Amino acid sequence: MLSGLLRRGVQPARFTQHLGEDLLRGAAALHSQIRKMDDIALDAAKKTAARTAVDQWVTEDTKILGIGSGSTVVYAVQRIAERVWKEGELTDLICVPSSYQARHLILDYNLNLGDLDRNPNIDVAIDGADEVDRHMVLIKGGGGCLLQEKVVASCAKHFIVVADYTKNSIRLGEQWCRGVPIEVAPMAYVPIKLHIEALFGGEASLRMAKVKAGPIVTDNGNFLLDWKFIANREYDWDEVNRAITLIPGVLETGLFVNMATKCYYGMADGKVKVQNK
Ligand SMILES: O=C(CO)[C@H](O)[C@H](O)COP(=O)(O)O
Repeated sequence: MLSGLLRRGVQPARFTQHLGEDLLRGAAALHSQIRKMDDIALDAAKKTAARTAVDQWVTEDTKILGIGSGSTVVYAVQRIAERVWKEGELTDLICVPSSYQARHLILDYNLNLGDLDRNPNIDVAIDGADEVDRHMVLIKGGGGCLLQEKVVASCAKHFIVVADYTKNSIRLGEQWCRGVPIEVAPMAYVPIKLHIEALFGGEASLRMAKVKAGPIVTDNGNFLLDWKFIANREYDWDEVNRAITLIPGVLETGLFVNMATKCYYGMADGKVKVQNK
């Protein structure tokens, strides 16, 4: 490249500029290549975790299955569909969705769609998470579906979490930096924001839509606050969850405390790590 530029008679100042531009382009290409490789590894990890959890938890005794939301759950639904349509198993299984996304997945894969009116007693619910700490406290709601996800999980005898290896932390906030999602009544978001900040510090901000003007509106017609708590502060998440839930206008928090039965993590080496309570 250097000799090419010299041959073309490029002046030294221009030459340095070309060199800088080339280096920047090279670094950007390398960065995007590394990101693509990371995404492939993460997808493989999600898939392994989801398929393993389905095979261990969804049996012929499972009559009602809760279906969570997010990208990892897609692999769980694919595995269930494979067992129903290729392996001729689980033909009577009823799937209860936790969001529009989950409902569409169930319909797309031609599985039996249920609801909590007819199927309030769920045998097993499978869902993803944004972060899981050492006590199996979860942050959920990165995809904005926390309210229905929590209701479905609360109706399940066993709540199984599926995730890739980046979701596993000692303390919340180590990996997931977008805060705790909180679903709120639209007219109350400012007082709720101020209330949470006064109680527990940090900053709560209204989640804005990317391809729509204004805030995100959830499946239930509400707004979302993302509360960035103070990193490295030792919070009692059960207490925090209860206190925030009591603020008028709060519908639900993305803190899932004492709910998960087991977490399955797909690891970078292709293995699956299981976390127990
Ligand atoms: O809570 C959720 C959506 O509200 C998802 O389960 C969570 O965001 C994890 O998603 P993914 O599997 O895509 O990482």
